[in-house]
Amino acid sequence: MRPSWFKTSRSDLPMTFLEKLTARTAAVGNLCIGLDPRVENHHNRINEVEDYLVRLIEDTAPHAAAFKPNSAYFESLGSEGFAMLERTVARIPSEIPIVLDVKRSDIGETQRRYAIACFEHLRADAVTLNPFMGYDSIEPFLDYPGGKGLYLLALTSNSGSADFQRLEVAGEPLYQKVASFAERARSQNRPSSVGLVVGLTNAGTDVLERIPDIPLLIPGLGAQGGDLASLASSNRLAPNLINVSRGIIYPGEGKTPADMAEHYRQEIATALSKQS
Ligand SMILES: O=C(O)c1cc(=O)[nH]c(=O)n1[C@@H]1O[C@H](COP(=O)(O)O)[C@@H](O)[C@H]1O
Repeated sequence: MRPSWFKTSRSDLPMTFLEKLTARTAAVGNLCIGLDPRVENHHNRINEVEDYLVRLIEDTAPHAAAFKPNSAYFESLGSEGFAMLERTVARIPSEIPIVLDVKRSDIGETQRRYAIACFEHLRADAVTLNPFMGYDSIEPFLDYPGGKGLYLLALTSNSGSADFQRLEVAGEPLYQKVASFAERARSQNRPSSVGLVVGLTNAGTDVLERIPDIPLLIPGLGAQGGDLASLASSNRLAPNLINVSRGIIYPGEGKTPADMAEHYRQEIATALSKQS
């Protein structure tokens, strides 16, 4: 029997995000490769950035459960950067889900436009959203046809996550209220599936045990110093993604992105195999 987070879809329809992700994590593990190119590392030349990304996608794809381009690194380059993002996502093999990191938030009417940008122009299978404006603000993404994935910021990896996200609100931490959005959407059988962003730097047992079995996007491994041991103590059934950006795309001396992707993929597999 399919687990409860798994959306059913008709066999004549293309795969939903969760179906794609489930197939991919079963095949290669749980590593998400973040595409956050720094133009200054490429002689400030956009064409060099693009060539680098195309090669990187080819070389690291065998290790990638998903790719996560962060739009800031493309948008900051202006219209050429946006065009490069469109071309870059088109190079990602269709069996590997694209998680577009845009952290959008706005009134519903405006979010409908953001959703079109993400899902039509940028071919995203899933996006990151900021839930601060409430449930109605995520509804245009929830109702987008095609079985998309939405990752809501719940407990982020930065130190400022304590400012709001851990505050007790009506008897529970605010991040748990975000988790309740995921459960609400599931119970309403909305077209999109909802997951949560939980930074690895914050992913202790105390947190994971409070969050029901919802797919997680977990950034913070590598440059931010998150510790995979924190995942070992909880047994999670949903397909989780653990993201590494800088640690793979800009590896240290003598290493290639493919070496680092293989390294992190193994490290994640070892850590997850210790889950209780
Ligand atoms: O939503 C995210 O992906 C995200 C959430 C969060 O809490 N922390 C976080 O670092 N991220 C993103 O994950 C990536 C982390 O990059 P590295 O620190 O280079 O691995 C960046 O694209 C961040 O914007």
